[in-house]
Amino acid sequence: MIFTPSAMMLKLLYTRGSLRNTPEGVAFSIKNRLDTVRITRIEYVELDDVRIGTEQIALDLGNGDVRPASVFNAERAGFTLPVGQSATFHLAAKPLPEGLHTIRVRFAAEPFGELTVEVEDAIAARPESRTRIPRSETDDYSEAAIRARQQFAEEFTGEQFEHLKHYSFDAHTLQGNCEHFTGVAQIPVGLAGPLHVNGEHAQGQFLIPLATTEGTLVASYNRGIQLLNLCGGVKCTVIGDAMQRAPVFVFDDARGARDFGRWVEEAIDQIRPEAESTSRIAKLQYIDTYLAGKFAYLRFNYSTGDAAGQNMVGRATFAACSWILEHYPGAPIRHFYLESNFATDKKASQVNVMRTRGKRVVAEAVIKRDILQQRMRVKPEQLAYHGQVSNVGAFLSGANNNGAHSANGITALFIATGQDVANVSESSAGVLYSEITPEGDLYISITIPSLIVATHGGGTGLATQNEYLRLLGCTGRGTVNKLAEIVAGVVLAGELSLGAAISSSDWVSSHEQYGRNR
Ligand SMILES: CC(C)(COP(=O)([O-])OP(=O)([O-])OC[C@H]1O[C@@H](n2cnc3c(N)ncnc32)[C@H](O)[C@@H]1OP(=O)([O-])[O-])[C@@H](O)C(=O)NCCC(=O)NCCSC(=O)C[C@@](C)(O)CC(=O)[O-]
Ligand SMILES: NC(=O)C1=CN([C@@H]2O[C@H](COP(=O)(O)OP(=O)(O)OC[C@H]3O[C@@H](n4cnc5c(N)ncnc54)[C@H](OP(=O)(O)O)[C@@H]3O)[C@@H](O)[C@H]2O)C=CC1
Repeated sequence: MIFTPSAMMLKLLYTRGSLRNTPEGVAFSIKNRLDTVRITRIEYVELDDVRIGTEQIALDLGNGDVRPASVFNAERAGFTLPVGQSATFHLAAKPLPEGLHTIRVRFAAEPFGELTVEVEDAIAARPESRTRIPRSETDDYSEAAIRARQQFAEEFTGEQFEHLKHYSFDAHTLQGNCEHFTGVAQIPVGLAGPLHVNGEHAQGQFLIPLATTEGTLVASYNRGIQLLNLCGGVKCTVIGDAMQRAPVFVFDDARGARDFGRWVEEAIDQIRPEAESTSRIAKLQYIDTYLAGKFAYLRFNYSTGDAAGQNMVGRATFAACSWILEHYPGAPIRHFYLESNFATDKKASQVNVMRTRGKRVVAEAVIKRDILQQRMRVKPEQLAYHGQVSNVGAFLSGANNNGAHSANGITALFIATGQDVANVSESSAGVLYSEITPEGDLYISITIPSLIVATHGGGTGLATQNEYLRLLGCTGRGTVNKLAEIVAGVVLAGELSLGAAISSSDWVSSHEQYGRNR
């Protein structure tokens, strides 16, 4: 199924600030910011309601491919404009005076049919020459482009750089991951484990790669892992899975927003195929509606296969909203934004904790009394009591986690395995619980309600990152829940180790031994 971009969305094609006078007339640029299209015909351009015919229009598609629109139409061959590619319209027209102008472009595109882009842009005095990082239009990942940026950085700062230039992979593999690539930051990786995981997806022993510069961290996780192993391993379970994008629709009043929310609920079976038409993998599960004032916030929830899914759900929700904007029969929609800060991506939030974002995963273990005392120098009662006192601290401080440091293990694993590290913001939320069993042992669990992990897409295919995923046995289809379970197990190991160090008062001394660079 194909979505038709609304007039509001078509404006995104126009490159603001691109309107300019040229020696031959007037020029402006478009850039495909929507979806790959095939442009089959240019009908006309209007500048301030003055129509410019196809014989006065030339299209510059880059790389010296310039075609008069009349020839282009006669050839009927069309051209494909992939996402991210620009085209410049050159018009044989009188130069425009400084100030605001209206531009209307009418063209035909497959698979949409006839479309009109209507925008306003200004002819402005050209900005002064400015410092510009070198960029190659033809191949920005070539050796020459990278060297030019390294040299630029050295000249700009007056410093010489040695290590950031050394890497072992083809820089072209970074396309889709990093613009203006200039070099690498080498993060040391320490191994912990092997961790014994009793998951539904991860079963057996796993070596844990921890990318960190915090001394003591690997030692601490390693210690916690040994403790878990001595007690039979860690039981891990994925109990929820959803990735969100949360658009907002603005109405004239609260009733408009309320009625829209009801309509969305009824129209879900029509909205779903629109969203899912954009991906082989993304599946729209449900839409939550939250109302406030004249605003209707929709929280679209998807399953996204082995990918974290932020790009997938953005694209899918964009298509769904495009359909909604065209088909909603009720009160006029005054504004629409694809994201309303309700997703909530890369931010700690209560809605993530309550409604799940990414994977909701639990790690549990029963730690034997004598093993805890021998290995960690604390009794179960001491750890459980310390947990209660910490709960009050977490409550008072408003933290998103009543445990000690799940962000440490999560960040170190994220860096090693190519996850988007900014997602530690929501992935760091945690609910730690412990109790003494009738046998006098310690039952302990951690729930991570918004763990954003992937084994496909994002940075997971990059050279070292993919090797660390292979170390964990987490490459290939259907491996993302396995990774989620391993991460949860590692987090629980860290809670036990640091919790014990704080309870037994050897936390500071351990950092003095392992973690200082005075
Ligand atoms: C992608 C652009 C910049 C295109 O922007 P554009 O205006 O379509 O592109 P342009 O070709 O006209 O270039 C404009 C300028 O962009 C820069 N630029 C352009 N291309 C390059 C490049 N290859 N390498 C380096 N710089 C580049 C460069 O400064 C350039 O100026 P110039 O130097 O040419 O005079 C724009 O569309 C954009 O900024 N989009 C927003 C993307 C973004 O911020 N994503 C953040 C990730 S989303 C997220 O993580 C969190 C979120 C959103 O989920 C949180 C939430 O839920 O709220
Ligand atoms: N756009 C945004 O707002 C944000 C983007 N990000 C970035 O988004 C990236 C993550 O986006 P994400 O959508 O996960 O990844 P990608 O954008 O890398 O897309 C992954 C694609 O891989 C394809 N695919 C093939 N096999 C599988 C499989 N087994 N499971 C899942 N997908 C598969 C799917 O294609 P198809 O859909 O065509 O079937 C899917 O869309 C990260 O790099 C992150 O930094 C982060 C935050 C916000």
